[in-house]
Formats: sequence, C-alpha cells, structure tokens
Amino acid sequence: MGERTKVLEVDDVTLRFGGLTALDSVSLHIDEGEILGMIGPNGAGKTTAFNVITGVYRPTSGQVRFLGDPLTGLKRHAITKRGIARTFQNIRLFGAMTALENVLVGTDVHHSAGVVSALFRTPRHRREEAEGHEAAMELLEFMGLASRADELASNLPYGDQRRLEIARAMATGPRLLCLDEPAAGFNPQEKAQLMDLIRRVRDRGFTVLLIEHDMRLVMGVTDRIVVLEFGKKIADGTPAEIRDDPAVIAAYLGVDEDAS
Ligand SMILES: Nc1ncnc2c1ncn2[C@@H]1O[C@H](COP(=O)(O)OP(=O)(O)OP(=O)(O)O)[C@@H](O)[C@H]1O
Repeated sequence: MGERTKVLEVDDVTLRFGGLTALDSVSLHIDEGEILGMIGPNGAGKTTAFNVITGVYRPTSGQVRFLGDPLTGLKRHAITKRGIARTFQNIRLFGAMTALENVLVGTDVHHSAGVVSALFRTPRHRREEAEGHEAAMELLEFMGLASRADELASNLPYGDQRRLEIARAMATGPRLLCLDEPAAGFNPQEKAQLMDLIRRVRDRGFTVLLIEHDMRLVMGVTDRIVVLEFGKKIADGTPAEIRDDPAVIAAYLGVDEDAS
C-alpha cells in the first residue's frame, strides 16, 4: 500500500483572540477517505479549529494546507470551490426554497456557464441545469429525502433539515466534508441512523471531519480521533486508543493535570 493522500494538513496553528489562545500550536492531518472525529470538553477549541479549516478565521501563526496547497488567506467561497464543504451547528438552510432547490444551490458552485449564459438559456446552461437537477435528486434519494423534494425547507421536520444540510454540502462535490455536531438534538434512534448515514457517505468516497459531542457516536463511526483541551491537541489515535488514553480520561473528568 502506498502513502495515503493527505487531504488536509494543519501545521502548527495558533489562534489568539486578544489574550485568549483558542488554538495552541495544533498540528493534525486528515487522510483521504477517512472519517476523523474531533472531540474535547466545552471551550476546547473544536469550533475554532473548524473555522480555521473552513476559512472563517485566519490563524495567528501556522498554516493550513489542502491537497498540498496553502488555504491561508483564501476567501470562504474560494475554499468551497477548492473542495471543502461544511454544515453548521445551528442549521442554515434557505427556508423559503424547496429541499431540491437547497441542494441545487450546492451543485451550482462548479457550474461554468455564467450569468449571461443563464439569461439567454444557452444549450450549455440547459445541459448543466438538467445534470444538476439529476445529481440533486440522486442526493436527496441517498438521504432518504426524495419524497420531500418539493417541500419548503422550513416545513421539513428537524431531522430532515439536518440531513438536507448534509446533502447540500455534498452537492458541492467536496474532497472534505466537515460536519459540525450533526447529531445535535437527535434521539438515540436518529443518532444510530446518522452513524449509518455517515458511513455510507464515506463509502461514496467522501472524506469526513466530524465534530460531535456524543461520545458513542464518535467512537462508533470514526477511524481516528483528535482530542483538544484548552486549545492544545492532547491525543490523536483510533477510537480504542482514545478511550484508554489517561490524558483524555482526565480531560473529560475535569482533572487538572498540572495540579498534581
Ligand atoms: N470569536 C471569538 N472571540 C473570542 N473568544 C472566542 C471566540 N470564539 C471562541 N472563543 C473562545 O475560544 C475558546 C475555544 O472556543 P471554541 O468555541 O472553539 O470551543 P469548542 O471546543 O468548540 O467548545 P464547545 O464544545 O462549547 O462548542 C473558548 O474559550 C471560547 O470562549
């Protein structure tokens, strides 16, 4: 087996908010085709790390590379176009659009036919529209949302909205799909279904970064887990390794290691 392609490399990244160091010399990578979990107690820096990776924040120092190229300094839209897509902790859908239209917004990212072509409905535009429609319907099907295609996003039940957000992110054809607490507000049965769904997403060839509070879900679905505490990476390993790691156990029990 050759070396796996590193989709993402976070290299010695520090991010300060005024006097607070939210990320402290964090390095990590994500291999192609893997499901990487990021966990840590409240305030550990998970969301901040996510925001650095998706271009919302620029690190104070250090670098983020995506497929070997620096991401630092790129605008968010450019980052999406490069191939990083995300969902949000608090769902952000276009409520007044249908489920299908929400997914179509995702597929639009890569269309080359521009506004002029759209206005004059050139053959190329029509072809791209038809292909986009087909791809979006297939994604809705995959998510179990096909029967909801024409419903307004805001009218969908909560769980369907969460899945629709994932579908929209997948529609951009990302090389890295970042899910920010996708199981928030789910009951155990919905969580089990989501675990199965995330596995199937990976089986379709996606690489997944997952922030999630539910330990069982994270342990059950990821290939590898990175643990943050007070902005520092304290562990990086398989779920089994993480479960038995004394530093991780201490972090979750709230034991102050420096106090001993
Ligand atoms: N925009 C900001 N300005 C100032 N401080 C911030 C900002 N965003 C986050 N922080 C601080 O940075 C630290 C890390 O926060 P972050 O939200 O990344 O943690 P988290 O691990 O995602 O926590 P949670 O599990 O509660 O979502 C916290 O102390 C937080 O208060």
